[in-house]
Amino acid sequence: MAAFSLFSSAHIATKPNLHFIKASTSDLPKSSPLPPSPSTQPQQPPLKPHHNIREEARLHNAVANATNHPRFTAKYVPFTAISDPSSSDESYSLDEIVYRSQSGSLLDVHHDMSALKHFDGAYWRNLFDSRVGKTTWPFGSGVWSKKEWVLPEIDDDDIISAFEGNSNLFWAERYGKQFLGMNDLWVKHCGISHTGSFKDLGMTVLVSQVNRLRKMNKPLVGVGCASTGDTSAALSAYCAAAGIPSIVFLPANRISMAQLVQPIANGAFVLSIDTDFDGCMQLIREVTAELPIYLANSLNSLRLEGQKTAAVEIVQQFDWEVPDWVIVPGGNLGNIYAFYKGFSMCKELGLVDRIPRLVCAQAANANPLYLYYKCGWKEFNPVKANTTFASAIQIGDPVSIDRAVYALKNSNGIVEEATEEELMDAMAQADSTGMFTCPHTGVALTALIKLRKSGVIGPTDRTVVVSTAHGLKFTQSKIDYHSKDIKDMACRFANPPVQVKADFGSVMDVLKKYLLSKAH
Ligand SMILES: Cc1ncc(COP(=O)(O)O)c(C=O)c1O
Ligand SMILES: N[C@@H](CCOP(=O)(O)O)C(=O)O
Repeated sequence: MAAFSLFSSAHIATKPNLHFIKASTSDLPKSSPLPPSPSTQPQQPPLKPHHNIREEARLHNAVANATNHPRFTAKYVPFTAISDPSSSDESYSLDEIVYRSQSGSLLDVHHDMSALKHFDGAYWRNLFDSRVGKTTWPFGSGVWSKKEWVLPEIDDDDIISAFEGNSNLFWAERYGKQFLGMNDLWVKHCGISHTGSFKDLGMTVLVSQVNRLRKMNKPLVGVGCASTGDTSAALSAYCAAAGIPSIVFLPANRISMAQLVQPIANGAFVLSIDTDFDGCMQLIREVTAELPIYLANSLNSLRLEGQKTAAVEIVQQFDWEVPDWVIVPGGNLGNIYAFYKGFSMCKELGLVDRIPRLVCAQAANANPLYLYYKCGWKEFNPVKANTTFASAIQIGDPVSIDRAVYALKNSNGIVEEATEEELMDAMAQADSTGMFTCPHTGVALTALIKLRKSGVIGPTDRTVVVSTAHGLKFTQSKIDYHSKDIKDMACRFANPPVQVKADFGSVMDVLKKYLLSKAH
């Protein structure tokens, strides 16, 4: 990859912040992993001071398994059968290595809902609330705190977690009021995570399952993905934590430098391929069909089980109230379905009484879902994705198109698009109110701006914009914008540094001018 030789110390000045969990006596859990239960709560064994958190989990589980809690299970079913699982007798154990149904459709992880319904909504709300903010293994993770809904049968010992999830949902007070006349606008910052994007949520699940499969002696030498930068970062980090080889296919010169260095630093086998993401995706599918490499893209429905927990977190963070709108940027389109699935499970299991309306936002330069929506879902045509600052969603042939359509149709959803200028302006305006957003969040914000202008989203509607990655991964786009260095773009909100001579008078002159411009 040509860009690699351009590395300088300035490019890699920040240290990765990976806190993979290690045993420590100070980490001893202060709470039980078991919830207050409708059945009699078993006595917990006394804690021994030298246990680490995995050992504690083993002890607690031995007790839990001895009770008559119903057994929660999950299996793969064809995606075409999700509305009515009894319409198909095709299903697969999650311990099988299978990505598609016999007819070639996507798969979905289907949970035994009748077992989960053995408990009411209040039970699940209390259970999930009881696990927030703890170090108890594995429930300190926002994903694994919902383990019964994610991978109920995995042994806690097989889980590879960086205690991902539990990302902050913050009130975008000034941005909402100043730019949108809104008083109830929120940002779910999934980019505040170990590898800087929401992909950690799904990857902890997938890599944990691979860890289990390898312990079962399944023929898996490594795990591979095609990536626009974030999936590869998450895959390589979780595989490195597990000691499993990871292989990543990256479209050459189409991902940011920060994203490129992530799998390199985490020891992945990185292939920089002279094609776009869709080309890499095609190649990884062919390769994983031939070699003992497990496919880690969201075509693999395991990933979505982790990603859906962000939806559960949102209603949990609102004290189990449902927002009116949730806006998600879309590329390969697994995430929009994951959000739908998370909200739907909350409704079906009685935690909430409705689901929000979903908006999927695409870059106009990579907008196959938008075009499909605009023609009334008549005909889907993949597109050749053009270059976009929202490079992680530069995808023209999304693998989860059917999942996305299902999610949008069942949530009275909307699809919007953002031009390059719109997404960069939205990102800059959001940043000017104290955020540091990624361009994909700029795409979602643009959708919000458009829906506010048209009156579809009202001023008091409770709205959540999902910020999918950390802005620090995409600093070059901000540098270009604030340098006004983008062809055919006005960069209206650029804030370039002022060059000034190193003398008191010159500094005073520019400061006075600045202060006058700010005086009311
Ligand atoms: C930062 C970021 N935002 C949004 C997306 C879109 O998610 P999805 O591919 O699940 O639609 C991706 C990846 O595609 C991403 O990396
Ligand atoms: N943005 C993604 C694209 C691949 O999506 P996936 O969810 O199918 O892995 C990336 O970061 O690679």
